Amino acid sequence: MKYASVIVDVQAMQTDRAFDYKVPEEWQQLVSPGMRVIVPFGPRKVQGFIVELKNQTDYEKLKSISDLVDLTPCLTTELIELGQWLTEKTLCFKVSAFQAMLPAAMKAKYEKVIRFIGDELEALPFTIRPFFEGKIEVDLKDIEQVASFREIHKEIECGNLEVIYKVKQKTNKKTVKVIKASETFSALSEHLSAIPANAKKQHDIIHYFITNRLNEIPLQLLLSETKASDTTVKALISKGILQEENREIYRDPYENREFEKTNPLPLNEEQQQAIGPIIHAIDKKLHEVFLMYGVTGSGKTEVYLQSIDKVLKEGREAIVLVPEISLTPQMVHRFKGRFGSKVAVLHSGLSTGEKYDEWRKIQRKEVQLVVGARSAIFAPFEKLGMIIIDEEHESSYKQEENPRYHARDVAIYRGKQHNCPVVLGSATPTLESFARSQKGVYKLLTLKERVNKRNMPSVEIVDMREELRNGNRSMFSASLMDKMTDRLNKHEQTVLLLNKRGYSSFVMCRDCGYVNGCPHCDISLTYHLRGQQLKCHYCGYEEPLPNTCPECESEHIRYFGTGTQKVEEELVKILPEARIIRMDVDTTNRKGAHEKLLTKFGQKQADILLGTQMIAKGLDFPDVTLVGVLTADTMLNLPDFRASEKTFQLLTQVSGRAGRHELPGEVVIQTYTPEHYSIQLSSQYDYDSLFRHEMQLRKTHAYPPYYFIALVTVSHPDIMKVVSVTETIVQYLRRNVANDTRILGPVASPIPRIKDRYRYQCMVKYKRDNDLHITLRKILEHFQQEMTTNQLMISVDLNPNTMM
Ligand SMILES: Nc1ncnc2c1ncn2[C@@H]1O[C@H](COP(=O)(O)OP(=O)(O)OP(=O)(O)O)[C@@H](O)[C@H]1O
Ligand SMILES: [Zn+2]
Ligand SMILES: [Zn+2]
Repeated sequence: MKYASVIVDVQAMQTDRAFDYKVPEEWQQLVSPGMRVIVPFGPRKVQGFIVELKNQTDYEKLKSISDLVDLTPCLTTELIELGQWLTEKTLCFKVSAFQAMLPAAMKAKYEKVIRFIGDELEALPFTIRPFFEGKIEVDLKDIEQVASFREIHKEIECGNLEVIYKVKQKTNKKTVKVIKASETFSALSEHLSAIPANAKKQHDIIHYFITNRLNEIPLQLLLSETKASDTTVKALISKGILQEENREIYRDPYENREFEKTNPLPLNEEQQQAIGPIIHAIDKKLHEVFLMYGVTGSGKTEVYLQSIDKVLKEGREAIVLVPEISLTPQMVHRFKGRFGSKVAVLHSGLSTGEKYDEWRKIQRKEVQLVVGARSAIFAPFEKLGMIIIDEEHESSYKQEENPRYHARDVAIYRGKQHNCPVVLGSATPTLESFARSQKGVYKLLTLKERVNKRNMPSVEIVDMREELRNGNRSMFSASLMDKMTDRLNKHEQTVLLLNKRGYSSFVMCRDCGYVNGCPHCDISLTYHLRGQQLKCHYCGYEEPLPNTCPECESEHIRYFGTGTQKVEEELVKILPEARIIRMDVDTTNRKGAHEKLLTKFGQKQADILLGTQMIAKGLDFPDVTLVGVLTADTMLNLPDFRASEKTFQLLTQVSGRAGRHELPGEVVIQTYTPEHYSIQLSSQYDYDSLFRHEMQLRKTHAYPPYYFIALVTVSHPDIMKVVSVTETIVQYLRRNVANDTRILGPVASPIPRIKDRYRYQCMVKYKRDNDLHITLRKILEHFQQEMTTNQLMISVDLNPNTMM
């Protein structure tokens, strides 16, 4: 293995390929694909990933690798291949694909530390051993002075040492002090006689070690068990009888948390029908994609749990993806409760260090199951037995920056590699997935009824225009008011959803109609009650709320739109006795706040849970019997061909929070467009009709799932430049795509300017176009120069989630 092919960390078209380097003699036995290295690149040194080792190269005069970053590979061979695939599918740079698979801590600045994890210090070679006397961690730099890489590597291979990345920044490793006996128990007994009789506590401690056959014990525990003091222990350490060590412990975000052990529930008829084919696929090691279409509260999670159990018993591993906002403590409990310490949890609520620790548990195969948000799909398991994507319709499974991948596609790719089933679960599947199940590409598993045949809550649609005509100017309809009051009296709970997506709270002058817009983006500023600020959500620009209209100096400047704070204020006025919990970005931005609020609600310390989208999913509280949706239609006005589908999904999901246990539930949906089919059909839980109706529209307008879409967005500070580049792209596309591929545009983007950059776009709709990826790549290559030097930005999103 004389040469290594390396993907370097330089994000540019010209460098988006492997470069060959010589592997210095002393490292030839150490290197393997998936390790990161430092290599000379032009005048600089850069980091890179080894993707291949080989004995021959086509190049002469190669430079050598200058340093090894990893001593164990951070990417498996499967993940290296996955990276190549991602590059093709999303048109990203290879190095971005690899980086997306690693926890943030490994991208940050870190120091390498070597830790002793073996049993006997004597097992270490004499060059290395002295470093670890009285210490368990040593800077790699120090050891490197005396020991060769090969020596260190050998110890890593046989499990005596390991490499740890210590992130510089605040994330230091957490340690505890442990006390170890330096000698055998018989030697300890001999010491006893040598210790003066009046040093009673010293005797007690040694006895404690001998009678409990202890090798080591955390200091705090030893002190509390023997009622001895710190100084007594120190005395024994100074005599060499005991030793003290700092031992790293994982920063376990769920430590000190009791997870009540749960046992599998006997499955009902429908659940048994659903789990059968999944178990079959696990048994037979078949790659199949299942769409588990089960109404809210139908017990999908129990089916996941029992399938996972099967996988783990076979000695294989599983990944469960859950949308970020429904990765609630409740959800985590359900997995930890069933599988305990076999579970790693990955989500954005964890610190960089915590995420890294969880990832390491996966890498070292200390866990067999990961429950996490989107990027957990890259968990470096090597014996995958199943992948589950819960709430598969959630748009957060698509990453909105490079690489613009969809976790569902990655899951299916990995499922194929590992010959294992992929289960997509939802009460409101995406049209794409449901259409695939109709064609037999995915196997459909259906759970039509709630567990124990509980009824779906009844839904009332309230026309808010009618309310206004009847003189009700409040944001609550008469019916919702009545029902909330009724729940208060009965000590039952209410969930209120304020649908914020597509809705902004802006400030407008009533006299001249002036709306405060962002000076850098073509979008109105959003009003923030706290601090009386106007803010731009795209670039962060802020200004104080004006007292008079900047245009006509009128004082009739008013705030429009409804924020959660405003709703809360009004609730306090009309239902003064109600205890309210508000959940939105403002009340949940502190770590753990989300969980605290939900726990409080779960313990019935509040009557009403008021919140944005984040309360729509995954919650399972027995006393919630009323769900109110304040404004159902805000999303319908977005320039998004999925608007109706998304509205249906949201309404169905939030309705599903009511009446999940003994008490029956009710839902009130307030809207200005009561006749809209997605609102009507969601009130009847009629997914099948929505599917038919929406498919017809998609067919007529040539949208997914009938057509694939690619969106090309061009931006630049000069509008003429933007228009001409987009025009060139459109021309080029028209000449090079398949006959039935349609090109729309150029047009200005729905938000025509962000951060002082003008934005134009064109949309490609295609059925089958084998060369389209190549064509798009050529376009990017053509403009590469200008993108590096002339502020031009071109982004290509294959299968975009939003059209903005
Ligand atoms: N076989 C069963 N017997 C008794 N109770 C069950 C059974 N299966 C599930 N449950 C219980 O029914 C409730 C609803 O189940 P679960 O949360 O799994 O549904 P779900 O389909 O995942 O719901 P959602 O999509 O709304 O999140 C839970 O409290 C769960 O413990
Ligand atoms: Zn004005
Ligand atoms: Zn702005």
